[in-house]
Amino acid sequence: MTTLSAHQLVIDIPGRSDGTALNLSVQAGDIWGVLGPNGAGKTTLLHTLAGLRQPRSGEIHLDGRNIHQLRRKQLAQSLAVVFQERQDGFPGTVLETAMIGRHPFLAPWDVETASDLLLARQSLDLLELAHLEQRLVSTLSGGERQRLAIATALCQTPSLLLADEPSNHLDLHHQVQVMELLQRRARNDCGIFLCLHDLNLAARYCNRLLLLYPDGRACWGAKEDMLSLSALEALYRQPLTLIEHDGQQLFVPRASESPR
Ligand SMILES: Nc1ncnc2c1ncn2[C@@H]1O[C@H](COP(=O)(O)OP(=O)(O)OP(=O)(O)O)[C@@H](O)[C@H]1O
Repeated sequence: MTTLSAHQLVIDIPGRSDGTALNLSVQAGDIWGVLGPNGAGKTTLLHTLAGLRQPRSGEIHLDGRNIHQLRRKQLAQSLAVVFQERQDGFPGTVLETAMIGRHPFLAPWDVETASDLLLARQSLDLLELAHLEQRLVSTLSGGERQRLAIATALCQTPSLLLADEPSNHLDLHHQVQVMELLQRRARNDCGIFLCLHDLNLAARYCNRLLLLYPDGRACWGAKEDMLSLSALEALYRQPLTLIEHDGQQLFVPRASESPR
């Protein structure tokens, strides 16, 4: 089973003290959710775990090997990343963009095979984008682009998927569809690590949570141990109401007592 592990990891946020060194691992069956307020370092952590930023200290291993000693292509054969921000690299169609997910498996002058094309089409289908395969990416709506980024990552057939705010721009149907899709992937063969602002999606779909505070402190563990009302209120500096419905915990922000 492919495992991504952080060992005494301190992410590098300029001007911030080290905080808590992180020791955790991501593997098939896991859906990690990283929760924290704006600026807490969620994106920085995700980029650091993906090997795109150097940590301040500590190491990240992929199956026991330091990721900074692996070639990007080698890493990309196991690990896919969905970024929060994206620019159109080149003016491609939806299908061509999904096929980018196959590039880690191609030699420099190879062209995609029929099975690569099939994988790309299957990924688009899963994200309800099949009817748009010939559209230019520049013409897509925000939610369609987000789903295309997820489809491209799935087309990479990763054993580890790191996604920064995967529910961004998605309507309610697609939020549920994407989270259920990720849950199925996790059950099959994929370790998943998500930065999330939506506490209720995290409570429903993640099985492990990491709470990241703006001063660098962090705590992590099984979802059931981390979803404490007082800990979440302190994390977001926001009073919350907890509602239990159908066996699910729902967290609703309370209005300020003295609105300014
Ligand atoms: N190059 C940099 N120089 C100085 N500060 C930086 C730099 N890059 C990031 N930061 C700061 O690091 C902190 C963490 O940023 P990061 O994007 O990881 O937070 P986040 O938790 O993902 O926030 P959000 O919820 O707003 O997306 C922020 O305060 C940000 O301003």
